[in-house]
Amino acid sequence: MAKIKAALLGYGTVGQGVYTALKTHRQRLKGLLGEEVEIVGVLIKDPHKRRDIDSNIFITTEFKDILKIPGLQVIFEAIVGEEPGYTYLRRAIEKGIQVITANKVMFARYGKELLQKGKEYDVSVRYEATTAGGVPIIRTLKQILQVNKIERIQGILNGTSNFILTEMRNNEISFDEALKLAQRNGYAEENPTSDISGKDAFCKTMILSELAFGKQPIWSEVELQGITAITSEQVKQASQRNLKYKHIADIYQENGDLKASVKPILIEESHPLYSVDGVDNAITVEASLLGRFTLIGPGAGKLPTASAMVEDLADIYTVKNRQLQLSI
Ligand SMILES: NC(=O)C1=CN([C@@H]2O[C@H](COP(=O)(O)OP(=O)(O)OC[C@H]3O[C@@H](n4cnc5c(N)ncnc54)[C@H](OP(=O)(O)O)[C@@H]3O)[C@@H](O)[C@H]2O)C=CC1
Ligand SMILES: N[C@@H](CC=O)C(=O)O
Repeated sequence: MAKIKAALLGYGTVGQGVYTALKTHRQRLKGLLGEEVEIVGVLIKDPHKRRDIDSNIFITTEFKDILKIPGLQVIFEAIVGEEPGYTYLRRAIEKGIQVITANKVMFARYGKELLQKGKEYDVSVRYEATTAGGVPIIRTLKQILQVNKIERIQGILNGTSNFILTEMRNNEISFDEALKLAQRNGYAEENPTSDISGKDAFCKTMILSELAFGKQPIWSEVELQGITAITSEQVKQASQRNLKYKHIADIYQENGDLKASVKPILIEESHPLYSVDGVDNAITVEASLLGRFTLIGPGAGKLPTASAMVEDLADIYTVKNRQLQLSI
């Protein structure tokens, strides 16, 4: 029986999540797609780390060897930073390989180019996992965008920051302790500075902006602040007044210009994001016909992120299968 051959770029929290999800949901995927999905190669950086990967799977530190795998159809990218992720995915698209990425740092900068390249080569480029972990905000916006005009997006887009602020408030632990817990749970980035400085949420904000408004604000003009200046004492005092610190991204149009900020805000109980705690992310969208709605769910972690990537895979192949049936 034919199989969909896939490779993983990266075998950290997310890569392992995709590997696990494809194994545990093998039968469901086979039923849905009519073919089994088989991981045939894994790209990593450190060849000396011990890995729990089936012995028949090809493991390499060389991307060119991944591209040489005969019949490779899909790449799941879960490595870190703008490069080499961008170059790898560009080359994959040029070879006609479908790409699914979780790498928001790379996609905020190069998403537009990759989507364009995907069109040129008739290849799908999917990026649900780049923004808000498992929360299906990208596909939701794509659907709504067909007729509605998006007017504003506000969201909690970093699971690590929300987890830290929640732990500091509910369990009265220190910032550093809460960060360690977030790292242990696989929520934080390899370098957690990008989580707590707001850079991670900034990248996700730019990805949403490109999708919802067709453009990004000038990066240097976005007000950007992380959560590092918030002390335990401030969290405690806010809590006594029934207020909460939340790290919130905001994008909206003003007089034809796109405005955005990514910063901590003190909010009261009536705010739609007040009850979003722990690693959860939430995105409130204001749309011209629909009005306001909010999506909430796990914003980081192994399986929620893998869920987004595997759903992207299912989407690519169910659409392909439908096109095939129509052409017969
Ligand atoms: N963790 C999460 O909850 C989420 C993460 N993401 C994004 O997914 C991506 C992966 O995150 P995560 O799994 O947490 O990160 P990890 O640090 O846990 O894993 C990164 C993996 O990428 C590999 N890697 C890094 N650089 C290279 C390179 N240049 N060449 C080959 N392999 C490389 C590492 O190899 P080695 O094992 O050899 O070190 C490792 O296997 C990131 O872009 C992140 O922003 C998106 C949504 C959620
Ligand atoms: N480090 C990120 C992971 C998901 O994108 C976060 O904490 O939100």
